[in-house]
Amino acid sequence: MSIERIGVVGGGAWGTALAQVAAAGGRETLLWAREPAVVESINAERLNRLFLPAVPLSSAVRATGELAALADCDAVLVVTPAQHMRAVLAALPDTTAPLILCSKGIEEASGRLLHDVAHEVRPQAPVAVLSGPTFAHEVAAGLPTAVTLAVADPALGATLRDRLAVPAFRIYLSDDVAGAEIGGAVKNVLAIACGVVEGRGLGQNARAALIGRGFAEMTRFGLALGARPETLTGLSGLGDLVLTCSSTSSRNYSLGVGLGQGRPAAELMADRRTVAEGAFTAPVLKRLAEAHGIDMPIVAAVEALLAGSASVDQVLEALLSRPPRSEHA
Ligand SMILES: NC(=O)C1=CN([C@@H]2O[C@H](COP(=O)(O)OP(=O)(O)OC[C@H]3O[C@@H](n4cnc5c(N)ncnc54)[C@H](OP(=O)(O)O)[C@@H]3O)[C@@H](O)[C@H]2O)C=CC1
Ligand SMILES: O=C(CO)COP(=O)(O)O
Repeated sequence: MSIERIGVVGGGAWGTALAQVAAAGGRETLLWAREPAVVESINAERLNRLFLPAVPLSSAVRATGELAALADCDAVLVVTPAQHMRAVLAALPDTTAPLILCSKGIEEASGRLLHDVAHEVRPQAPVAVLSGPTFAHEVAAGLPTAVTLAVADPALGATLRDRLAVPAFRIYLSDDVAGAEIGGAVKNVLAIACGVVEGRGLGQNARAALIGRGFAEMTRFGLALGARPETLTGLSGLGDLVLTCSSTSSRNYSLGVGLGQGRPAAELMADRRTVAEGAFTAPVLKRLAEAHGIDMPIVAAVEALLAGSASVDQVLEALLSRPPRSEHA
């Protein structure tokens, strides 16, 4: 299979950074963005002024507002917010090109992982998941980064890796598609919790405790849904959890900082044009955990804060008054 033309669906920070990576690897890269202003600024100024203004883009990245223009692409990176993925996949031109899902979340209405959504909407297309610790602005600037590319067919995985990897963007292959997706979705919710710790001034011990106990929640949930343990301890799980739970470069962590400072979730969400996926993942993750009988108290606390049904002090009190238990139960 020859991959020369790469399509990118989604002109946010991450879609733009990935387009830059694909172009750096010598591929002709066509990026679809919904907003005409994004298309215009990329084509006219080689900048995505709305979502990634600091990084000059390669001349091999072209932008379009027409999804039909992606019909000839040999592979398509799908990078829209999780809740819009179904609609965007349905609107893609008829193609059997592999779809590489790069978004992090769970579809709220159906409770389905994104690769399940993609299989349902585009049954003819092979589906891969790209995930890991990857702040878009660092990737776009060419700083060293490592990711997991999960796909059931190892030959396709190797082809995609060889076409997308550049020395500073290192791709590790896996066939654990669900595992790679679960880590990325769950860590966003946990990053909100860690931001709350920062915003409320609860200290670095508390943040480390949340990362450790949050990882226990991610592991319980992942294993119940068929993820492999080594995926959860890898780049797309623990690796991304550590990154996102320790930096205000994370939108999810920053949202948590605001919540920890006592600002209402609705106000914080209205203030931002960039996506904090954990806010959409938390309610569906809590619902799925309850449906599977999985204990996820930190996820439940984040959901309550976002819904406005509990204050920071109330969720803190609830977490700290849980009965003692074995660390590994
Ligand atoms: N930013 C990062 O560092 C990383 C992000 N991700 C994941 O990538 C995904 C995209 O995030 P990111 O690129 O940061 O997003 P941004 O917050 O930078 O941008 C928002 C994106 O959402 C798109 N959008 C908004 N509404 C719609 C809609 N109705 N239909 C289709 N697209 C819509 C915008 O398109 P338009 O420009 O056309 O308005 C834009 O591409 C998320 O799931 C995120 O978790 C993963 C790894 C790293
Ligand atoms: O997924 C990311 C880093 O891997 C980006 O995190 P945020 O969406 O919280 O900014």
